[in-house]
Amino acid sequence: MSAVPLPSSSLKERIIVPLDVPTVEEAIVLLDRLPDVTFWKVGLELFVSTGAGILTLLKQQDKRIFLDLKFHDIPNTMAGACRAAGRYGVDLVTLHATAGRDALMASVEAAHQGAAVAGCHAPHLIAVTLLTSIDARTLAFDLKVPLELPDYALQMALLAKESGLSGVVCSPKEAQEIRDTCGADFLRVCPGVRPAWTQAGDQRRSLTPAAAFQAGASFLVIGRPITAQPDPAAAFARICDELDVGS
Ligand SMILES: O=c1ccn([C@@H]2O[C@H](COP(=O)(O)O)[C@@H](O)[C@H]2O)c(=O)[nH]1
Repeated sequence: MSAVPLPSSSLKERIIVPLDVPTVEEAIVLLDRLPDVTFWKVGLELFVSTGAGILTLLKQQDKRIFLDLKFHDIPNTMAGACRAAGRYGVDLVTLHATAGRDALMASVEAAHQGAAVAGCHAPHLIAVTLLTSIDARTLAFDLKVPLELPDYALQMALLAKESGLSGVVCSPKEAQEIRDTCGADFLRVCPGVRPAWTQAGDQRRSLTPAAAFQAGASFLVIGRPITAQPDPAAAFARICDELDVGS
């Protein structure tokens, strides 16, 4: 079965909120406090702590799911992980582009196989170009990558596109160039988004939500500016108001 269609109309539906908590109970608290959020991210902390049950719970609530486990391994292992992830019926799954062309291609094929066996839509596989916590200095001096950061992110996006992936995870700062080069249909899922009234924390390549959409982001991933606030629903509503879409 082909990949599940993703919403494209409302900006509010294109904000993905991460459930970056260690227990299902804490995840349920966030779900209850943010009933207007339609798209949730399950990442390493919650999945490793509690397993796949949270995915069933989210589906029971008709939520869209971004499974952000950022696979990075040899092709055979990546394919095995993506075959398994394909069976969950989630919307988005992440891999690292630096796993390389063979691993990325094997992952796409395997995710579709897994979905076919389970009788569900295949997930869109999207590749992390360069983590949004990495800045140009770290890329050059620690990771020893000789390309300029925007060019490196673009090369990773092109590799993902050539390998058959649906899109990338990228900083909103690189979204426009990736859209212009890879096409509007190639997804740009952007973490590292910070309203002007919040702290950057460990994010190094940030834009505000409005600037991120203007720059060409398909989806925004916004965590702590919402979930770490005393009133997460008010923070989500404020972000939606600032996008002029209401909450
Ligand atoms: O490059 C990346 C890839 C993934 N993330 C994830 O997005 C959220 C961001 O949360 P904030 O609290 O808004 O910083 C988090 O779950 C990361 O794992 C990313 O930040 N950068």
